[in-house]
Amino acid sequence: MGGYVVVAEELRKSYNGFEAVRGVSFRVERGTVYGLLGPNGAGKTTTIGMLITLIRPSGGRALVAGYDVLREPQRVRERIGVVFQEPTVDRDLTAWQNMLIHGLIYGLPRRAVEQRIPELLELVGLREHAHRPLRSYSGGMIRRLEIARALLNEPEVLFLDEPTIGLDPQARMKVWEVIEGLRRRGVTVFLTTHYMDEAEKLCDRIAVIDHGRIIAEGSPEELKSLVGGDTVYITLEAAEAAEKLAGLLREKGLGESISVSGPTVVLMARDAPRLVPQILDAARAAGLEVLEVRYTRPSLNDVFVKLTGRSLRDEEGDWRDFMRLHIHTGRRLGR
Ligand SMILES: Nc1ncnc2c1ncn2[C@@H]1O[C@H](COP(=O)(O)OP(=O)(O)OP(=O)(O)O)[C@@H](O)[C@H]1O
Repeated sequence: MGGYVVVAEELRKSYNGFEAVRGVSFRVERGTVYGLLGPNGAGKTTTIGMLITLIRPSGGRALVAGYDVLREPQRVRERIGVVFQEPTVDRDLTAWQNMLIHGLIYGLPRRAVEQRIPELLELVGLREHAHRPLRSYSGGMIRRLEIARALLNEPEVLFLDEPTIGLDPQARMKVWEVIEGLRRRGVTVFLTTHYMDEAEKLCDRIAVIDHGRIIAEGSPEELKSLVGGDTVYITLEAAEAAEKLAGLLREKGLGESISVSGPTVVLMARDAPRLVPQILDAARAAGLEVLEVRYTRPSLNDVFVKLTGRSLRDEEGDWRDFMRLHIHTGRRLGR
């Protein structure tokens, strides 16, 4: 399987006739961060559940760390780390104790676990809180502890199901920093998310999933180029100069849908960073002074809208996350 740590081929899952996952295929290269991006209910948790051997696929196959999830689940489990959506820590114990117990349950030698704990807590920025009971931890600290804990067995791939769900913006950023640190160290990460900014910031490649199907796959840049490109705004001294530049660009075939709005030329570009210098050269050669150049790149939400006609941003979903998380963890609302 070469450099691929996860290979899914036509994976399927039906729950009593309802097809939650309808034949998804993807490959995750070693040392990369791979994201499954989609709205609530798209089938992300079910897909990750099949990869980590907790959900039995109804069809297709998956290899994780070189082992078939159906035929050799134990070997898969030994080679992966997992962080679930809902915390699975013991809040009466300290971070250190939670790590130690997890390592021992995993069958790792006590000495090796004790050696690794400080380094892993350092990695997630919790070393100085090692001996505090988790009761005093924030949600973000617990999530980071769970990431450290999932790394104890030096997994070939770390699975994170919605790693920042329910966290406040600052706590999310800290989790992002941890994931970026893992990527720099060459740890392979597979994550699910319904946050576009998260997928865009963290992932080398993204599979966009909707209604149990992958509707697009690629690097964030490749996905955004599906939308048709960037919008470039070039502002000159006056409308007359803008008209002149627009004519010139049309002649030279630089950009598409070229129009003029006051002193500004507006055009579409497949790849603005490459086109802009050519536009500036053309303007300079014609003796036109450019005062300002701006461009906007499409977002992953634009990609989702283009592919499905719906927006990925859905406030109701966020409210549902909040409710679900608090109900699951037994925490009181408002805390
Ligand atoms: N055990 C189950 N029995 C029946 N239906 C299920 C079960 N688990 C999930 N589903 C349904 O399968 C679909 C996909 O669920 P899944 O949890 O995989 O989605 P998701 O993309 O992870 O969304 P979320 O982040 O909200 O969990 C949903 O429609 C869900 O209601």
